[in-house]
Amino acid sequence: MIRAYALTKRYGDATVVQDLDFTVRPGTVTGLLGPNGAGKSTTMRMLLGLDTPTRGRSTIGGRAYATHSAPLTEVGALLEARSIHPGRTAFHHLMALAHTHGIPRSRVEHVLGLAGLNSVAGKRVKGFSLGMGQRLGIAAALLGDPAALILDEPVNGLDPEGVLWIRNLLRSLAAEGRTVLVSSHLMSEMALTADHLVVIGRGCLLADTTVSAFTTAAGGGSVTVLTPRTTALRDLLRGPDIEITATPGSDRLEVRGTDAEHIGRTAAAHAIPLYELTPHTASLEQAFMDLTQESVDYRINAPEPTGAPA
Ligand SMILES: Nc1ncnc2c1ncn2[C@@H]1O[C@H](COP(=O)(O)OP(=O)(O)OP(=O)(O)O)[C@@H](O)[C@H]1O
Repeated sequence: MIRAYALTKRYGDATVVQDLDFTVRPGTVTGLLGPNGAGKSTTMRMLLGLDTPTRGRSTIGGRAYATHSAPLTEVGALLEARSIHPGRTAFHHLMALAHTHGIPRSRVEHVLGLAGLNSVAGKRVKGFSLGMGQRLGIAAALLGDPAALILDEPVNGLDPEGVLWIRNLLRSLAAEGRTVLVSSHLMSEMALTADHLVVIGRGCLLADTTVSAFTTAAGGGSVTVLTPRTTALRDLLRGPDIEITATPGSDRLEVRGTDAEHIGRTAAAHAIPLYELTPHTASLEQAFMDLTQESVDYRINAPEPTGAPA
């Protein structure tokens, strides 16, 4: 279990992580999701004792990271900025790490296999592609057979096969009962990998929810209805959670809070003709963008139309 209690980080006047409270449970993949600059890496660095929180605290397995005597066996980490000796081979890099914790050579060989690096184990790391470097970082994270994993943007640089590999790996690690926290700025990827989501924007907690609850909420789009009897249908559909917008002078209704099936059945039961019944579901990516819109640090602005005043 990983827990954050009012975790806060300030750099000068800027608060980059603010009062984050969340729990990452064993047996699940939890996605730490947010746009670029939201504070995901800073949060992970604080969980791993690499940045000192300005306020608040965090625990892994019930204790602060710094108090673990053999951290590699408690928590495996993959951070964005890695320092790997470029002249070392993948095998020697992992062996050097293994020596610090008394981990046997057989485990090094095992994680090289898990990461799909057997054929390049003897190659110097400086010749590695970004994707191979990511795989090596993941092999290092798994080296101590840890109960918890913290991975910062692990799919960065991976090809489609690599993305699928990491997705299956994370799910199988969680199925073994491990605690898995993985960051991403891609909602679509997290929707396929994670069970639970902790969404942050500008360092603040925006959502702490299951992926299925997020998906259901995202699916709560509107339904367009065209009928010559708008008033009658509107009266029949009226309800406490139902919002209906009519366009004056037209046959169009926009209905929120119920689905097309209910609208169609209600209309049929009262012999109300429908010309159109179109559900609009928000995509997960759109729901994520809507949630984080206010908190995007680096927005790409559309170019000014030509002739606009300077
Ligand atoms: N050492 C530092 N000094 C000052 N500001 C920092 C430092 N580290 C991070 N920041 C700022 O903190 C904010 C959060 O950065 P962080 O890297 O945690 O975000 P992120 O969500 O991981 O972003 P990305 O998806 O781009 O990796 C950013 O505005 C960043 O510029």
